[in-house]
Amino acid sequence: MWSLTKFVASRLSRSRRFFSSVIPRPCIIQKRGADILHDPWINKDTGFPLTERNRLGLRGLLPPRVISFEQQYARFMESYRSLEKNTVSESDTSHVALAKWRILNRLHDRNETLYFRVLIDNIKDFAPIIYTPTVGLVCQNYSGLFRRPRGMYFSAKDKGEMMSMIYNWPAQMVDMIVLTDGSRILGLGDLGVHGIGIPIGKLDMYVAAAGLNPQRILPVMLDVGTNNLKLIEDPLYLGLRQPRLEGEEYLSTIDEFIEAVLTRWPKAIVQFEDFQMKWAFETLKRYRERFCMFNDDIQGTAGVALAGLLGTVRAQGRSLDDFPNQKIVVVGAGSAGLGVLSMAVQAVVRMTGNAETAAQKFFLLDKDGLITKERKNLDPAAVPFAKDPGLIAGLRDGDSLLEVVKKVKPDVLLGLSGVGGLFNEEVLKALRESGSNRPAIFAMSNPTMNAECTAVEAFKHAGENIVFASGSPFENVQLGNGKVGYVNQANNMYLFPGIGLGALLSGACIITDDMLQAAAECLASYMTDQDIEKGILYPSINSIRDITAKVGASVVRAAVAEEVAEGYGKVDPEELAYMSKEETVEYVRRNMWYPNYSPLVQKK
Ligand SMILES: NC(=O)c1ccc[n+]([C@@H]2O[C@H](COP(=O)([O-])OP(=O)(O)OC[C@H]3O[C@@H](n4cnc5c(N)ncnc54)[C@H](O)[C@@H]3O)[C@@H](O)[C@H]2O)c1
Ligand SMILES: O=C(O)C[C@H](O)C(=O)O
Ligand SMILES: [Mg+2]
Repeated sequence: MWSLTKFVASRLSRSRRFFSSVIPRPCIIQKRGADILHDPWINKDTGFPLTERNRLGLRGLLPPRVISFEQQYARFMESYRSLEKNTVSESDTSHVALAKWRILNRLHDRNETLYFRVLIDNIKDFAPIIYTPTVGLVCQNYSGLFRRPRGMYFSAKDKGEMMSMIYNWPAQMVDMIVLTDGSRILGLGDLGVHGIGIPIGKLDMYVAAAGLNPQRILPVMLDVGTNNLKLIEDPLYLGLRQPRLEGEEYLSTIDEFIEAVLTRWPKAIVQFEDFQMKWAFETLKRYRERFCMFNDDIQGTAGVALAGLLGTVRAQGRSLDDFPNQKIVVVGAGSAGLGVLSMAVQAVVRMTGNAETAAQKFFLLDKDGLITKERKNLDPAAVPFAKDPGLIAGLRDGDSLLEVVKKVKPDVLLGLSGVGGLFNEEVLKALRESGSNRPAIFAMSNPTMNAECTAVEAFKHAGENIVFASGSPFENVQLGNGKVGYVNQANNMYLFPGIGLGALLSGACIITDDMLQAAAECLASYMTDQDIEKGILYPSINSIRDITAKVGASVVRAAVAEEVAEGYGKVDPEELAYMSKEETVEYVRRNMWYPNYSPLVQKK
């Protein structure tokens, strides 16, 4: 039916699209002269046109020749490629990865526009450097690598001061915050303040994948101490040298930080990242109904894993309705493992309408082996997945992974344990004998050394017919005779940017389960049958912007449907509600920032 409001809304969006693509928006600045050259947000290096050099007091502070953005880009890439060429034969891969990180980081600290352009246009090469796995190495070596601070640091010593500290951040607006307390950095444990590398890496991915404006993002480290004795004793450690705050003291510190953030930026979205399990669950419960936040390790990971599990059913040539019959063994009963199982159970309930039997085919192990109802001191979050020992003949509490695989004969083995090599030759061979027509292995722990197995090991021992995914990137495996074993990267990077972007552009007041489910379903349906048949469950990272636009749009639509959308900028919830699916994707795309030099205008 024709509607005037709908007509006006679509005209409005069209005119906005026209202007946003043609005229680069000016950037209003207060700085002048050398201060501009030292501010990576606005610096253009040798790219300042002569008119700007005159207007902004830059004349004489730069060599006379103006170099174009494209030339600057080419020059950077040439020096990066020559580093790559010169280190190709080096056996110390960590050393090479850190050298690559340094060259990118130096560019970031000088000129963010150029940095994000090279990142976006070379995302497949650079994601493993600025994000997982190299970001893990960066955190481990942070005190030595530290040159310039990025983001903000709040510590236990700042209690009572956070409200005023938040105003020290130079940007007027912040849309997205990634917050960590450094207590569980990837599978590397408690890295204290050095865990700041993770929020930085996640937000770089936000800019690259979701097109967030880098001037409106904020990585935050909440340093409440560390229980890592090696760090406390290290004279170069950059954080508080005290044990972690616990209990009420801990929670009141986080409360104070959140209050400060929401006072200055009431609509900012906060992504909780790499918190140890007890605080990951506790803070999610505490805050999720109060403001727009999510926990990436619990909720982002769950959606990516669910999309992969649904893809696996398709790859087995079965109908999606068969998902509830998949026997899935999850190794690791932490924030990620429990998050994945909870979402998988919700999916089964939706398909079968039966909540009672929904977890029947899911098996959960922790460091003490299989979790059954006989387990003492069971974490309440794991209770729904504790098995009845009588369910399968011989199944006992504490059974080892090998025993479980032999007894259960699973279709899927999914690792979120943080323990490298846990899926050893025996386990993988036992999986091969499971009788599943196409067993799947998800070695999701990060970084690379912590993956439960490598891609080569998986294809070698579990068979060439498997589906394989890992949290950190591995190369595809050449199986001989021209056959390829496809490697998927099951990493929450496929979802968190879209969840955050969708929440932002809908102006969601909270992030609901339906929004997360919509994100997972969008990712699950992204792949064609032909790709899935080959064992390709997730798209190439080269299309991360396209995926994120679509995931973001599904999140916007779910937020509208659930009536938690309050609108964004001049776009109110009614206008969002009138958008078709395609128009919502277009709206999301239009709002993605892309790095180009903007004209700088000095505020008088
Ligand atoms: N790929 C992704 O997108 C993604 C997302 C989140 C987390 N992760 C990775 O998952 C891992 C775990 O994260 P988390 O937040 O759940 O950590 P966590 O500390 O909350 O949980 C770890 C779990 O593994 C169990 N475990 C330890 N040793 C084990 C063993 N030998 N056998 C079986 N279980 C064992 C522990 O008992 C615990 O239940 C980390 O390496 C992290 O990097 C990956
Ligand atoms: O950081 C990643 O690569 C994924 C995930 O959030 C993790 O904690 O491992
Ligand atoms: Mg994480």
